[in-house]
Amino acid sequence: MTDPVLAKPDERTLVRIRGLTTVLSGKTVFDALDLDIPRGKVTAIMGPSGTGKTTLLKHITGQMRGDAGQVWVDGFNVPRLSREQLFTLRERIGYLFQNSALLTDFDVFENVAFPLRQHTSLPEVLIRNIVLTKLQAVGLRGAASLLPTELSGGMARRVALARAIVFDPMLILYDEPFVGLDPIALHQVLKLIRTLNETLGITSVLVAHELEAIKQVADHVYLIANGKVVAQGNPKTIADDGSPWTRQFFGGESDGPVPFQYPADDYAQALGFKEGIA
Ligand SMILES: Nc1ncnc2c1ncn2[C@@H]1O[C@H](COP(=O)(O)OP(=O)(O)OP(=O)(O)O)[C@@H](O)[C@H]1O
Repeated sequence: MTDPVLAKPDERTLVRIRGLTTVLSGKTVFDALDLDIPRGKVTAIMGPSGTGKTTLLKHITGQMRGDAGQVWVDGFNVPRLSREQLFTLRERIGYLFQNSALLTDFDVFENVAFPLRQHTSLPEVLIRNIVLTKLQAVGLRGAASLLPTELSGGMARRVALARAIVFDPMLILYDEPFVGLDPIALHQVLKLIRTLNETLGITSVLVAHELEAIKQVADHVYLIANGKVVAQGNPKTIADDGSPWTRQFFGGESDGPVPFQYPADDYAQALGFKEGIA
């Protein structure tokens, strides 16, 4: 029997991933991964480079499908959705990426208005009110007429955040939102993530490497490696849980459960020191 496309949304869990297995170019990125994202909380996803954090976000939005397993978002069985159902779901998800990806020829106002103009036929007066409300929420209503080239990195990130919340999403996915921010801008972005979470009840998923920042903003952290969740817990204490995974990842050790060497054939043989070679 195949899984249903829709189910009654779970009251406490917005995203439920079960047995997700994904192989890309012969590499097993996820190996029966299980993970829950609770509603109304900030959940951080951490892990070594190339472990599949961005790929995981793409499974949540349906941009990628696994080879096996389930990805449920608010009662939607994501891999089984039709194109139209996926669009409906994605309209309820906001994204914030590291590079902010603002449209360089448009001013701040038009950047935030862009998704509304693309996906709705709302009257101009309503678009103006929505855009100004979102810009006010990120503290940049006064910057509405600036071009992206006139913004600092932190301001650009906040404009992108205003754009990400333009449809009042239930979920925001942040991919590396702290990269390149000075301490003031970092503090502003952290505060905004927390405020959006607390005042609007938006569920947040945050992929980042900065544990100190994550301690300030996240309720729960998952550490992913080798295709699975290898540790999870409160970000303030996870580094002290004593597991070899957290010791290597948070202690910055180059070798450990995640090997320093990329898998390769026998070294001595490759150098010709064993019989049969050279
Ligand atoms: N479309 C694709 N086709 C083939 N391989 C892919 C594809 N997308 C990602 N990968 C591979 O999947 C793995 C996970 O990539 P991903 O970008 O999700 O990692 P990440 O944890 O976000 O890394 P980083 O911390 O460096 O951003 C990598 O080995 C990557 O090369």
